[in-house]
Amino acid sequence: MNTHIHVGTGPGAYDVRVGHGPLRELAGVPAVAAASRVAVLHAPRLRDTAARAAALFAGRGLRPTVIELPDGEQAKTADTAARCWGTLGQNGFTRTDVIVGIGGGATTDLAGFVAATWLRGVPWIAVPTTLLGMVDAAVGGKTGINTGAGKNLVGAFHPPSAVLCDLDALGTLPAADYTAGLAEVVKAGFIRDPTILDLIEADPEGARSPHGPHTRELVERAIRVKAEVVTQDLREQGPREALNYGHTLGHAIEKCEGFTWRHGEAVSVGMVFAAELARLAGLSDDTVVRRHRSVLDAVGLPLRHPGGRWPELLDAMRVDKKARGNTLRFIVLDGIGRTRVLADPGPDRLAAAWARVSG
Ligand SMILES: NC(=O)c1ccc[n+]([C@@H]2O[C@H](COP(=O)([O-])OP(=O)(O)OC[C@H]3O[C@@H](n4cnc5c(N)ncnc54)[C@H](O)[C@@H]3O)[C@@H](O)[C@H]2O)c1
Ligand SMILES: O=C(O)C(=O)C[C@@H](O)[C@H](O)[C@H](O)COP(=O)(O)O
Ligand SMILES: [Zn+2]
Repeated sequence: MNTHIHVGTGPGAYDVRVGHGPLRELAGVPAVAAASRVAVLHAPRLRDTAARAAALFAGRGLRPTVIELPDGEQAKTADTAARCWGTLGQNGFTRTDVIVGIGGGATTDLAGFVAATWLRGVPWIAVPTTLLGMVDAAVGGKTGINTGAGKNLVGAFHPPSAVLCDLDALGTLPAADYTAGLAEVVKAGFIRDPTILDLIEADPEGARSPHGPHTRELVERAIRVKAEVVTQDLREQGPREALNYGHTLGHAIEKCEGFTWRHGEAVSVGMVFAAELARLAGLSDDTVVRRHRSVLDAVGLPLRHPGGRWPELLDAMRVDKKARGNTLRFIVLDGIGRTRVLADPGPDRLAAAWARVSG
């Protein structure tokens, strides 16, 4: 049985379907009914799944175009988007035609961005195949690409028409990518749903496996957190900023390390940094910091950066989307399960928090 988790309200609302085999429902997504053409954008390792999706559409009388993207973060570039626009143009894609993104978060971010920009917006369907994609990236309509200046600096809010999460896909995911996805699951636990933390702490080994006893519950709980937040605040006017917990430093690490760190790994260090910052600002205590370190460490996520790049990282943090003018703004915890904004913590506190997570 697939679980349906509802996101949004009104005409733009959609379902996230979680279970075993929801890909079979692809051709039944309402947006497909009006389409004549469908473009299937996929990560290289998802070639077979993309071929199956294309066959499914062809069987319904649609004309499929399959576009293989570069792997992972390399897909999130203006060049890749331009290549996709070229193919859509050659194939006469109109506003009722549909784009499907199959792969991890990088793939669905790019596919969603192409859908947001082609003809100023066409429907798209996300088929996330990583843990991180299912619990976070494919849900909520943030789409985008990186630029030389940093992570996700060009993009659009463009919610999908449906999100299909086939838990069976997680079986082929490399362990390190599965673990990286757990960072966003843990994030959901700290910002809104502490039961997630309890489940992971009770059985960290189980949490590290796609076949663990609580895998499905963890996935669904994290999706529900995301769904509730983005339903409340799609365009990040306030509450949605909570989902950026750990990302201010996390994105800076990704940029400064030339995207050699996995997103989840960088966010893991970013969450410990945010917890240290909150403690130094008197908003939180040692127990909360210790809980960050213990739960992230228990699942094999990094707690530190090797160090030595602080000025560069600080500069990268200044283009964070939560910054306002010269003011850096961080999401910190206001107790477990609640968040608040810490604006302008000051250079000394920032350096002190960095010292606690580097070297
Ligand atoms: N839009 C959002 O709201 C949002 C939220 C969180 C993260 N993100 C973005 O998501 C990206 C990270 O996503 P990710 O962790 O999924 O990384 P990813 O997309 O780079 O995928 C990780 C690796 O797993 C491979 N892969 C994917 N599915 C597989 C499968 N089933 N079997 C085997 N290999 C598979 C990919 O090809 C890639 O090599 C970052 O760019 C991040 O910025 C976006
Ligand atoms: O959906 C959101 O909002 C998030 O912040 C979720 C994050 O996990 C995600 O990495 C997002 O892409 C970051 O957004 P950005 O606006 O900081 O680029
Ligand atoms: Zn993230």
